Amino acid sequence: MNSGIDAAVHPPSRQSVHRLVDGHVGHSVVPSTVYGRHDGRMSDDSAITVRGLRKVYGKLAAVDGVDLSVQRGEVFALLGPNGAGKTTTVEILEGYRKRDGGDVSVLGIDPRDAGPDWRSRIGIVLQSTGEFEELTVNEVVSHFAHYYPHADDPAKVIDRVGLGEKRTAKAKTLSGGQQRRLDVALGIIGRPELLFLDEPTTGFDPAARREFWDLVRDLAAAGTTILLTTHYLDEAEALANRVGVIARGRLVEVSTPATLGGRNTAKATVRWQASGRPRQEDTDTPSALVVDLAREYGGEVPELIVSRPTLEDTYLRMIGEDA
Ligand SMILES: Nc1ncnc2c1ncn2[C@@H]1O[C@H](COP(=O)(O)OP(=O)(O)OP(=O)(O)O)[C@@H](O)[C@H]1O
Repeated sequence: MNSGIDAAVHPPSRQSVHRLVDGHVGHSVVPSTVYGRHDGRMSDDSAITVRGLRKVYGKLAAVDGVDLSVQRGEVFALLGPNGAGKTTTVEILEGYRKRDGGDVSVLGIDPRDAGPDWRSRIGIVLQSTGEFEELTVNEVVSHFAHYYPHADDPAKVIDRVGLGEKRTAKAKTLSGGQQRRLDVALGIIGRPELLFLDEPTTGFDPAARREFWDLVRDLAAAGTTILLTTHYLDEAEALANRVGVIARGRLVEVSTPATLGGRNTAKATVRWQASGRPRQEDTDTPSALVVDLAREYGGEVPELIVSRPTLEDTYLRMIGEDA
């Protein structure tokens, strides 16, 4: 932990939100008085624009020509297997990694040239922090509030992430899921216009995940643009307006969760029981098949299920094809 809690005021860094590496954030830089809204400096509706992004490590092209556009107010989920290039891409967008090629604009500014003003307009929730052990939840969140020119009320943010009963508990006593909530609180205390969420619900119990999803929906409804990486396909489906699948450093497809990989036009599978045995048929006309079956059975079809490929089915097929 950085012992200097009263050290100069800075926005958090990517590698450790507690390592104070960036410049001082003044209190007159961003006139964003509306929660989650921008200050009008952008000339278009794009929060993130990426063209031909490349990042090379030795012989490995970790990011190999990615084009991407995220609209203001959109929740965009970046999906992909381990090592696909998601974190590399996101860290370049956050201004914490250098690129080897391509053009990047985030909130109208190239992150390579961005300073503390720009940094105070974005929020980052890292995969894990786990520092500030001796401080209470309230102390940690209040401390971070000082980093930002238009910070939210710490007490309100603590309630929003569901840590109201833990506000006087030391960070070191929090459970894994509660620690994650604290990370989220630190990501949103600055009222970011653009929020980066890196696998935000890892370690959450099912109820906590649903609560977190509600929080993300609230933030999005208030106008916050959100770029999410997740390995949970149900999370992407629940939250994202659009998803982008990245594999081997390339963007394989960008679409809505409902239409990814032609999911919406895929055949339906009808399953039922016939003479105690499972039957199934793939069809383009499931309604007609169900009507026929209902006629055949003179009413209810035993154990009838009609399903389409899930987002996970579609994603795994796409990733499999890529491999
Ligand atoms: N600093 C680095 N030096 C060398 N190679 C790196 C470095 N950082 C990432 N890589 C490589 O670049 C590729 C992309 O990594 P990245 O962390 O972006 O993947 P990811 O999609 O975020 O994966 P995960 O889902 O596991 O977090 C991987 O093959 C990784 O090993």
